[in-house]
Formats: sequence, structure tokens, C-alpha cells
Amino acid sequence: MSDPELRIGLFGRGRLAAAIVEAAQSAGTPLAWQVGRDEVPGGPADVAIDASVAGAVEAHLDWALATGTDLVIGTTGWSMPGLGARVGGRIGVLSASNFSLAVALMARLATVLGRFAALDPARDPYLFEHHHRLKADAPSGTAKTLAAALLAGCPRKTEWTLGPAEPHQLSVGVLRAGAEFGTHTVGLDAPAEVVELTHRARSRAPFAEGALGAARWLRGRKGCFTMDDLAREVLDPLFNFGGTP
Ligand SMILES: NC(=O)C1=CN([C@@H]2O[C@H](COP(=O)(O)OP(=O)(O)OC[C@H]3O[C@@H](n4cnc5c(N)ncnc54)[C@H](O)[C@@H]3O)[C@@H](O)[C@H]2O)C=CC1
Ligand SMILES: O=C(O)C1=N[C@H](C(=O)O)C[C@H](O)C1
Repeated sequence: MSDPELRIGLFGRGRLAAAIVEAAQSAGTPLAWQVGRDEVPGGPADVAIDASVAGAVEAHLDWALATGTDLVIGTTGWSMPGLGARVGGRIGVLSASNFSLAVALMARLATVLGRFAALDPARDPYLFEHHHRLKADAPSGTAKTLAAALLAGCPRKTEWTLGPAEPHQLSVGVLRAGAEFGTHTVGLDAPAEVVELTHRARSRAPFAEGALGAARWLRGRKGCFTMDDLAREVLDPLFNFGGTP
């Protein structure tokens, strides 16, 4: 659904940003402005989307707070302790390592897979991701989100690690090659069987369309949010299997 009244600004001029520009044009709602490194936003916006680099996110948050602009952060590889206190109720901030609704679903299923692994120590969970060779961060932000979701369901696993894992660790595999838009697999290896769930993006369209959807959703909300907050309304009913309330 498009909202011609919503003015969206965009930080970034790279691959994701180009897909967002294209998606906005296709929806008939061109962006209010777009800036890259060392450029200054050329006017007001209701919501800005950050699709830049990890090192620029804090400055973009400062700008959003100073101008009272809501901010959707799609950039990965950054961390900001105290983000919630800093934002308070001043603006809305939605951080998403992945704007695809299907990945929000996968995060929930990763927790269920973790719970299933927790029932039997012979069920060994793992995570794997593949991205294009130019991606700056590893593991991907999505892999970290999925790892956290899986760990939340499996108490004997307390952290993730790249490559070989101790018994308390979740092994995460990373591949950087070619032009892959983003593939993530959560899996479980048991003595007699294997379970795998894979999300594979066929283009950057799901990220771009999800970013615009996140901007629309965030408008008028104050505080810090994630894709799970946005997805709740759609996903919660899918996890209702009947029975007593
Ligand atoms: N949340 C999601 O669904 C997705 C997130 N991403 C993330 O988005 C980020 C960007 O990815 P790509 O577009 O592939 O990278 P890219 O390298 O193609 O683009 C990065 C852009 O940021 C610009 N930039 C650098 N400093 C800046 C500054 N201070 N202000 C504004 N722009 C600045 C660069 O000039 C470049 O245009 C990455 O962190 C990536 O992981 C990518 C795809 C989907
Ligand atoms: O850099 C990318 O391309 C992507 N980055 C995001 C991530 O780090 O998870 C999302 C998607 O996988 C594509």
C-alpha cells in the first residue's frame, strides 16, 4: 500500500538504496531525498531509511533525533549500547537486519527449532549464510538475528561462533562468493535425520519493499522497534493451533 503523503528520505547510494529507489518509483511514491557519503539531506522527511554503512549509523541517528525524524535502520554490522535510552520517546526507530517478512517468520521458526534441539542433546543445531562477495560484514545481520532466535529456544547453547563450536556454542558458517542476494539456512543435525529451513532472496526487492513498508509502519510510533514488532499482527495468528486459551 502506498502513501503519497509520507515523505521518505534515504541515506545511502549503494545496492540496497538503489533497490529502494526503484521500489518507491514503482509504487508511485518517489523519495523526498537521497544522500550518500558527505551529502546533507536536502529537505524534511517524515521517515528516513538508513541503507548505508555501519560507521555512519550513529551520525544518522543523531541527525534523526535533532530533526525529529523517524528512522528505519536497515544497515547491519553496527551496535549501539543504550540505544533505547537515547531514543526514549522522542522519535520512532525501527532496526531490521532483514526487511523480509518471510525472514521474520523464519526467526520465529528458528526458536521452535532451537526448542526441538533442546529436547535431545544429539540434535545439533547450526546456521549457514551465503552472500555476494562485496558484502562488508560477516556473519550477516540476519544470521545474528536468526542465531539469537535459535539460542533463545535452546538453553544449552549460550553463544554462536564462526566455524568449529564447543558444546555450548552454535556453529555459524559464512560464505562470500558471487552475486548471491542473501541465503540463510537454520538446521539441525541428528544421528538419523536432518532438518533444514532456508530463505533465499531472488533479488533485493523483498528488502526494498520491506524497507518502505517499515517506514509506513513506523510513522507516528515512538520508541525502538524491530521487524518482529511490525510482523506480530501477521505472524501471531499463524502460531495459534487451537486448544485452550
Ligand atoms: N535490512 C535489510 O533487509 C538489508 C540490509 N542490508 C544492509 O544495508 C547496508 C548497505 O548494503 P549495500 O547497499 O549492499 O552496500 P553498498 O556498499 O552497496 O552501499 C553502501 C552505501 O553507503 C554509502 N555511504 C557511506 N557512508 C555514508 C554516509 N555517511 N551517509 C550516507 N551514505 C553513506 C556509500 O556511499 C554507499 O553508497 C549493509 O549494511 C547491508 O548489510 C542490505 C540488504 C538488505
Ligand atoms: O548485505 C546484504 O546484501 C544483505 N544484508 C543483510 C544482512 O546482513 O543480513 C540482509 C540480506 O541478507 C542482504
